[in-house]
Amino acid sequence: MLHLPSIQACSVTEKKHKHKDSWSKSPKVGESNSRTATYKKGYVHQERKTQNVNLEISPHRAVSAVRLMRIEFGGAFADLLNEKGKGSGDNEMGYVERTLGFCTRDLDDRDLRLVTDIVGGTIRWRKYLDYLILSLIHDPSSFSRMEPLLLQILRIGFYEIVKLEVPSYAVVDENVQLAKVSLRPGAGNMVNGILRKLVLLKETNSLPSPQVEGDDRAQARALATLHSHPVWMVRRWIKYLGREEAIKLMIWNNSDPRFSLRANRGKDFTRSELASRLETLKVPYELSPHLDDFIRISTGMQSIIQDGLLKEGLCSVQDESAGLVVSVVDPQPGETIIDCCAAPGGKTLFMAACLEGRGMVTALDINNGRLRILKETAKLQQLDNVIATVHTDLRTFPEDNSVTYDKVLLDAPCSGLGVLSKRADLRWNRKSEDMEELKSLQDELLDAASMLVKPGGVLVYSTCSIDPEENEERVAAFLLRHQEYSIDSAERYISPEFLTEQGYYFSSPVKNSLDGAFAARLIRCS
Ligand SMILES: C[S@@+](CC[C@H](N)C(=O)[O-])C[C@H]1O[C@@H](n2cnc3c(N)ncnc32)[C@H](O)[C@@H]1O
Repeated sequence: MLHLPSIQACSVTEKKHKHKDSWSKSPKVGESNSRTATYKKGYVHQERKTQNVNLEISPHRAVSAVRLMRIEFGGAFADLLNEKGKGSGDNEMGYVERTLGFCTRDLDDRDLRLVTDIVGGTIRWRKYLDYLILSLIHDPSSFSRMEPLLLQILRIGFYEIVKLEVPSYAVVDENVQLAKVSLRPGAGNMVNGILRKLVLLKETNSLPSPQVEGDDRAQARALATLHSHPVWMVRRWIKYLGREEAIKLMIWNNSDPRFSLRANRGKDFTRSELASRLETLKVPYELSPHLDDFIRISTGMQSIIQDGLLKEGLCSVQDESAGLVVSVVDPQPGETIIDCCAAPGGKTLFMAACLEGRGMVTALDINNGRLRILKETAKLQQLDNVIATVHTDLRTFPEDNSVTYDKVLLDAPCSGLGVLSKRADLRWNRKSEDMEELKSLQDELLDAASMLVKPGGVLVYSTCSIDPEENEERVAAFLLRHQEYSIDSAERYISPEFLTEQGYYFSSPVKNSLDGAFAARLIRCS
């Protein structure tokens, strides 16, 4: 083990007092503490000068703990640190230093991969991990009062032991150290006791497990804990998919996300050129069987980023399920297309690349920041000659605009219930009450988008949701309100495995091993 330089040991002692003040009080999210703020300002300043790098604690665990705090508390994390000031924590290492009281060495590729695995997994498994922690602590009532940082350290340790199967001695040792140094020795002792208990239960195959029994509600609650999802989602999926499919869906959501890349035709970069670059980088890949420009990868994203493929605009990260929505639109050279909820631009850019320099995609969005990203990417990918942007609210846009388009894509704001494997925290942020609000927004947006279609033109309504209330039900309600529209089956544009009985496109995570997505192709008759 490496020895701490004396200057660091000194800083650590100093920090112990600081964290007694800040974290051990379990400040509530949003609560501020001016005493901590004053102290921290001086402390951070002093630390920066002394380069307080702690070499004893694995950097990936320290960074993971802080990233988990940021994700769980969102903007309120800055409040916890009392950092409302400009630029206070825009650099992750700055956050690490302010939260833990020490710096880590720079992360290498392996560390970055471990941070991604630990953070993603710990968030996904949060409900299950908390169930285990709660079952193992002496006084269960202390769980709700537990210091936020201590809880994150325990969750990391539990996740590593139960799901990652990292050798237990390393997990116990390192997380105990992290708790000791970033909080106080007593916190380290607590982590030691509880992690050792967990290791023993794991080794004897006697981990506590919620029993799936009782009435429907009780069973949904147990399944929600076992597969770490909110109860309302489990109940909804059991209702729409049945219990077995709901379980398969949760297993998919908890699995490592798979990614695909789209070679950018806008820069004359072909899929085979992309494949050669991946071979050079030794990144394993598979050609998409559904889309000519797409390649699947399961690892190697870090190498791809470092190689500059994304920065040079030669390819984009895009799920095939999103690419298939563009197939349903079927953009052709010379057409005018409006993408009504366009930012950050995944589908706009793919549609623009299909135009081969002739025609125009108008990218409209209410969010100017996201629209700016779209514009920059369009330039990078050399597609800005066929993309125009409009910053406005779609709901009022048709009032002042008489232009109509050959094709209109409405990729509506939705629950995102089809992309939970990639968006690890979304399941905890989404509430059942959101569904009603989203449905009425989707109806309003569909009405507005429908006014932008030329007679004989095409309207495509899409979501990244698997929920029938956001998909088929919205289209059915729209068709009742708009007799001038009828369904144009997507069968000519996608393979039969994605075609629903009603002629819509639907990708199912369980059936197709892609993100969940939906699209309906509608024709304006008059
Ligand atoms: C699902 S995202 C679109 C993703 C995008 N199509 C892509 O492939 O990258 C939904 C978008 O709708 C936008 N949005 C929400 N309400 C809107 C409104 N009233 N008018 C215009 N855009 C809106 C959001 O800002 C968000 O960028």
